[in-house]
Amino acid sequence: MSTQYVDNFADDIGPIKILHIYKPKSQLRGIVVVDNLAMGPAAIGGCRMAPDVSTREVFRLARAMTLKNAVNGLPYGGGKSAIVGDPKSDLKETWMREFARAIRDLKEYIPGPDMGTDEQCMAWVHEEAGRAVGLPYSKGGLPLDELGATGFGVAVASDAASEWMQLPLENARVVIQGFGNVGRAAATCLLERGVHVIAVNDSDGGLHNPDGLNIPELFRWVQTRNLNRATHLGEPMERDRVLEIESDIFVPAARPDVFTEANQHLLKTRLVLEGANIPITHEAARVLHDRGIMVIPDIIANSGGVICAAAEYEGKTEDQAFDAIRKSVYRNTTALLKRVRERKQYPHDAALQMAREVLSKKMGLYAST
Ligand SMILES: NC(=O)c1ccc[n+]([C@@H]2O[C@H](COP(=O)([O-])OP(=O)(O)OC[C@H]3O[C@@H](n4cnc5c(N)ncnc54)[C@H](O)[C@@H]3O)[C@@H](O)[C@H]2O)c1
Repeated sequence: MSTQYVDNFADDIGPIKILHIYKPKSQLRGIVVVDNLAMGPAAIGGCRMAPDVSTREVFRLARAMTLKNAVNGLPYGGGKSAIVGDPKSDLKETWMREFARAIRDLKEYIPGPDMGTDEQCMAWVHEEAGRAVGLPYSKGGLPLDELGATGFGVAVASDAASEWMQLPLENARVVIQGFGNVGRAAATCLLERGVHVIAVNDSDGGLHNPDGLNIPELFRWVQTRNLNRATHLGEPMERDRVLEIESDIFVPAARPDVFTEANQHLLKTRLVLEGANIPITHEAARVLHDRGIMVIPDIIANSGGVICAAAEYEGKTEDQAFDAIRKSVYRNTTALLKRVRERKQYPHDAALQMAREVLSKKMGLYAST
């Protein structure tokens, strides 16, 4: 019997389980990776819906969850899942429900929302599988996307980084890739700190206004219309041109591997807050650091979502969840920046080491980078 997939990824952390699901009638294709369960008996991680998602991507995202849960001291392992399909498909509910039924007995994995899925999707999953986080209020949940938990955490990371780097947030120019749950909430929370969000994009195109976009108005606009048709708010542009606009803070809040070694030279900013998971390859992040760009890695900057999900699972209140996000993201961002400065480490190496120190103790291994 071949263990090809596990062998492709196996190391001293995981993954401990990879599941592929296929339903011929609806053409559901699902992937679940449970990476590591040292922190707790079940893994919390989002369920992504995207047409091009791969097992490798899900494994990398599951690993990010292992490290994120560890660095935040959450008593949950790391896992992730995906449904291969267009989130705008009419089959979305069918796929979510079938996927949920297929993982009903995989009790060591607790799904949450991710790119292409939302609170409604989690309500369907909960009805079928009996568990999910990021549920709507009506199901007794703390709807982490509606509450903007991840974007809130991204802004908290900016507070810590701004103090450490002496980068004032007042009037700082911010560019955001992705205007979904994370991008919108990050924009809203950063606006409260006095920044100008000068450019955003989504999968269809981008919008630029050097004086700052009217984000609440843009938010209303995208409820019914395309972002880059809002010509009264800014100048429309090709989607990826947004990545080249000079800024003080860049927030990737969409896809993996947006910047690699091949295109990192396009990024002209001072601070990157990784709202998305794995948006910059480690190699590219090192080059960016050498170019003087500080990157706050995903496992620290975007942990607001999973901290909120964990709080929901434990029956805590919204205030308790946001208090936990504020404390954890601020503490970790500051600790990371201290390591980067004092130990001359690259930020991703420092974040990995911080997570591994926690994980290694739980696994009975020695910490290593
Ligand atoms: N939702 C959370 O709480 C949470 C928590 C941690 C990390 N994340 C990560 O943040 C990222 C975004 O998640 P989300 O929940 O906001 O998803 P979402 O589906 O709500 O929004 C994604 C946004 O990205 C846009 N997009 C897709 N492809 C794009 C491209 N090539 N260029 C520009 N924009 C593109 C979409 O149009 C949409 O606006 C993902 O990497 C996800 O894993 C999400």
